[in-house]
Amino acid sequence: MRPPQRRGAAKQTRLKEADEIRFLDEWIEAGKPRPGTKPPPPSKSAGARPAPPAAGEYPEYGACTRFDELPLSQKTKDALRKENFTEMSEIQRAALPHALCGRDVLGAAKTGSGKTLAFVIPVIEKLYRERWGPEDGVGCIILSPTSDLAGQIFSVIKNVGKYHSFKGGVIVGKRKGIEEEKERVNSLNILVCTPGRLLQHFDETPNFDCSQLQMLVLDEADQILDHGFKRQVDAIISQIPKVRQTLLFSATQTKSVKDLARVSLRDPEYISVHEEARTATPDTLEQYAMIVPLEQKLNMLWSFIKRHLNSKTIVFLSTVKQVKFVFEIFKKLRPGIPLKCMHGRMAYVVQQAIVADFNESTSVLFSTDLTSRGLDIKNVDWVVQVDCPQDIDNYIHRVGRTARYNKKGKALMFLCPEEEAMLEKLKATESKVPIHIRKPKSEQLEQISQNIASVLVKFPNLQQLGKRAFVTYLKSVYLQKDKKVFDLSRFSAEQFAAYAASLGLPVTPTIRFISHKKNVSKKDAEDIDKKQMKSSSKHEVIINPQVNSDLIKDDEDDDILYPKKPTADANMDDGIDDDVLRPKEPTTDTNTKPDKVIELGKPLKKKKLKINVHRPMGTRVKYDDEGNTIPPLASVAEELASEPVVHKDKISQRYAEMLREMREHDKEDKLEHKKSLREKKLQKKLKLKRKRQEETEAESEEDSGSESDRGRDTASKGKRRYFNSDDEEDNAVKDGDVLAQQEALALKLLSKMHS
Ligand SMILES: Nc1ncnc2c1ncn2[C@@H]1O[C@H](COP(=O)(O)OP(=O)(O)OP(=O)(O)O)[C@@H](O)[C@H]1O
Repeated sequence: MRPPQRRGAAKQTRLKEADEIRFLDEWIEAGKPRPGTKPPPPSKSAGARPAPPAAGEYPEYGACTRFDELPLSQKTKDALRKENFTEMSEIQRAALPHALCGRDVLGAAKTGSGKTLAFVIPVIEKLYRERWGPEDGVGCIILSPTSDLAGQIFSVIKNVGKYHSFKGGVIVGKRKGIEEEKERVNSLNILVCTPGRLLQHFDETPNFDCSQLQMLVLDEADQILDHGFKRQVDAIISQIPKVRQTLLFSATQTKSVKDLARVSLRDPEYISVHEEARTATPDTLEQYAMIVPLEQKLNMLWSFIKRHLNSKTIVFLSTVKQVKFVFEIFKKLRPGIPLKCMHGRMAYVVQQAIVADFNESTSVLFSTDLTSRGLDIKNVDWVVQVDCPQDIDNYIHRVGRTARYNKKGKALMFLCPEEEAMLEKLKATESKVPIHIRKPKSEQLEQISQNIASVLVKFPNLQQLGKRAFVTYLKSVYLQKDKKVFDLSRFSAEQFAAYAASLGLPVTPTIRFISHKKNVSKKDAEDIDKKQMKSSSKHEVIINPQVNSDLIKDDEDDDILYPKKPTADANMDDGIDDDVLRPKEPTTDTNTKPDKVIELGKPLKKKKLKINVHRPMGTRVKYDDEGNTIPPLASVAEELASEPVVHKDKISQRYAEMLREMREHDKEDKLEHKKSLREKKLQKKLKLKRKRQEETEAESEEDSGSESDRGRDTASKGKRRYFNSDDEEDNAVKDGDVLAQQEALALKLLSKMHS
């Protein structure tokens, strides 16, 4: 038993909290902004610390400029002050008042403008006002596209919610430790997770229960709603309560009404604070582009790093292999500044350690697009995009890693002359990207290809990595959807050879999806030999789109921008899915084919699958109408010529049907199982709740607690979707009736059978 003194103190705290919650609820309701309203520009007197509202006073909070003017719990206000958050940013001023009074919000604001707090505060406050306790289970889910971002959001929750008593957790990373996680997951109140990992719990954790969910948040909403996560997100949405508050935030918001309909927003507030702004990127960001031939990119990068030894820089490359290769090579060449690298093939803990380290040090971080969204790293001076971003949004997110929250920053992008269309896109008025062209200074360009080649001689394993870097880069360009920008047929074979040489490779690696014109003159062939370009022509590069599907299937470790279909565990293991921004699936649509297809492969003949009906086919036995055994597939076989043939599409159709049926049964079974577990759990919770409530009431009575308090307590609980005792009695009566009816029916049947 608790000592009387401590019990008394706990009781006091509970009563104080009940009073505060009542006051906050009344204030939020009385002072809420009208739907669709924006806050006015801050007044001159803004910034001064306001006096707390007197009892019975509920000031409007739609125009506040400081966190302590909002109807927030004291615990949250104390934590915000401790973290030095006093003045709200524009997105916070606009979104918090609406989110606090329970409205759905679709928020867009520039990178680094403080969107995280705009959803973390409402989450914490909602659960506090609902008096969420450990036995209430999952109250809020925050979805993030990558593990790192999830970790970062979770650390903001930890800071802002440090005086509250909820339990939160990040669900990311590999399947290792999944069994422990399954046991723990139901006791967590706030889950921050990647969609794939959350879905894994819905699928595999028997008692995983989100039936009481109050809030769903999508950070980087446009990416999460993009079709890369479509299957997972749809599956998640179908398994959580429809009545909930939903918040969507991103710097580049989705414009698709269909996408928004998928998350069933209810009268959402569309908040786009920088819509009217002159630029889509932070005002404090200087942006430059440089036209650099493919084979000069590495020299240019090296020269840049050597000239910025006191700058903290993030370098974006397209593929994991490139990141690894450039990091390893530059490390060996020692530029004079610490180097780091990060990509989705690293374990989550390693990624976290690298981010923490990079946060504190002046160094160069080579990264894939894993870090392009949301990552909040302190004082980054430069963002260098060695490889062209896949689209404008990707550019905006990448450069947004610098110039965060009113700090200054610079961004530089290398573009091959063949990719100049991207520059035009960025410079178009509607893109709102103020980018300036910088001419490369040849006198400042250090040539390092020879040095790289020497390193490769010394470290042959790096040569292999170099080859993979070469191939995966070309593949990534090939698989990009925007063929106005990304078109390999604009490059000549010499350029590829020169690019390979710039990576220190003695021979140009063979690229299966690129072949070269055969009719090469003798003189040309000699030239080519000199350049060690085996089987390549002088100018033309031939892209064979037939290999596209093979290309996607094979080379599983290439880690490039695969337009792969996400699978259930697509980003469970933090592999490719968390690694990159996947381009749109290549379709057979003519617009998406490479513009300049010079040679097409032979059209594939429709394959017919031949089967030998006499071969033993496993243990399954099938019978014909006469009762003779037949091999299973023969039932779908068709006599063609003299041999029995099975149409491949018939088989796949049949298997697809079987699969669908199996899935349906599986789904029903799971639902049934979940339902029974949930019912059991609810009964347990109810019992616990009732006990707690009785205790509080007894304490309040002892202490002459007022009636209104008690009334309010039950009213507040009534908001949750637990069954109340009347419902239970009702159900019990109904169940009793049904049982009696069933018994009577069974007796009737039995007597009929025996008569
Ligand atoms: N009101 C505030 N006062 C001071 N600093 C703030 C405030 N709000 C946010 N910040 C700081 O601004 C930085 C950027 O915030 P945050 O990461 O939330 O930006 P974001 O809008 O989510 O960016 P991105 O679009 O890149 O994800 C963080 O370091 C955060 O601590």
